[in-house]
Amino acid sequence: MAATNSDMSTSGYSFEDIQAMAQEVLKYSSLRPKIGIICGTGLGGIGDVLEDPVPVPYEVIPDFPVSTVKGHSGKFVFGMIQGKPVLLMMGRLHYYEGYPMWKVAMPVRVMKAIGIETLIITNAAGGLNPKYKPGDMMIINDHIDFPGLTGECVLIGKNDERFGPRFLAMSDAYDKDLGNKFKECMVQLGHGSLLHEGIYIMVGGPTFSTTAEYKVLRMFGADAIGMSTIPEVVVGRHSNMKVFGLSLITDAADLECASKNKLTHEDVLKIANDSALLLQKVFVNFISMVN
Ligand SMILES: O=P(O)(O)O[C@H]1O[C@H](CO)[C@@H](O)[C@H]1O
Ligand code: HPA
Repeated sequence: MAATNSDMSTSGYSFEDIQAMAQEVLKYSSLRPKIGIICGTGLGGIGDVLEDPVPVPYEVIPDFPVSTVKGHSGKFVFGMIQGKPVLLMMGRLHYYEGYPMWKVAMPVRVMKAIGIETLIITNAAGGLNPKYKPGDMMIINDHIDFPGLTGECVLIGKNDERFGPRFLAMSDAYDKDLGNKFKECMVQLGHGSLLHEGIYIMVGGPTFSTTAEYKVLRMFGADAIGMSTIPEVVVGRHSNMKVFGLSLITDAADLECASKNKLTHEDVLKIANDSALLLQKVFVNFISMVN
């Protein structure tokens, strides 16, 4: 049975709980994917490229949390891309939904138990780097775990070594080879000019940032800002998965306080939706290159 936040365990779910959830998901398909993709806000369109999709709604998995945010549908989907079996996670959990950090990233542990070795994580993010425009993409080459730095790291609590080590190096969090392959694929498709590489910072949300906050976070060296991803990256690395992270830039941070428009979740969804076809094309090529 799932423990409460006050147990402060790394996972809140025991190793056995996670294995049982994975076994439940595996009942729905004979595919045994090694590639997993987490779809960010509004990026579920990636799922449209799946051949023979088999959805597994979170509700059918005992003790699995529900996803409450518009743009996150709440299911795993098995399917094939370019002859390779993949598992999509459509319906990320966020800290601002009220879930403790260990629960936010728990689906990654289930993906590991299903057999996923390469984890591709996508998100919608605000551009802090003034060169970034809505519709651009950023390969995440490093991150700033702002909640982690202030005591809310996803690995805080008891550690079960069957999940991973107590102390985890994060200097090699993002797989360089996967980053290079993604770059190659964007250049091949003629979209190299949309692509950047940079640092993602996670904030707790759900408020978007003030101009003063954007300025401070930019001074820290962050290029893109969002409210997700880092707990999944940390748990992915704790589980010894190869990790690739991609941000779709959905809005440009107003560092000069010049815009009269207030940023909304609908703005984020619109840009994500406008980029859906391009992302589908890119992912088909990218997955064909991933081992
Ligand atoms: O990070 P993802 O889930 O892609 O979504 C981003 O977009 C939402 C805000 O519109 C927030 O959830 C933020 O984190
Ligand atoms: N800030 C935080 N999260 C976000 C943003 C942003 O500007 N855009 C999309 N997700």
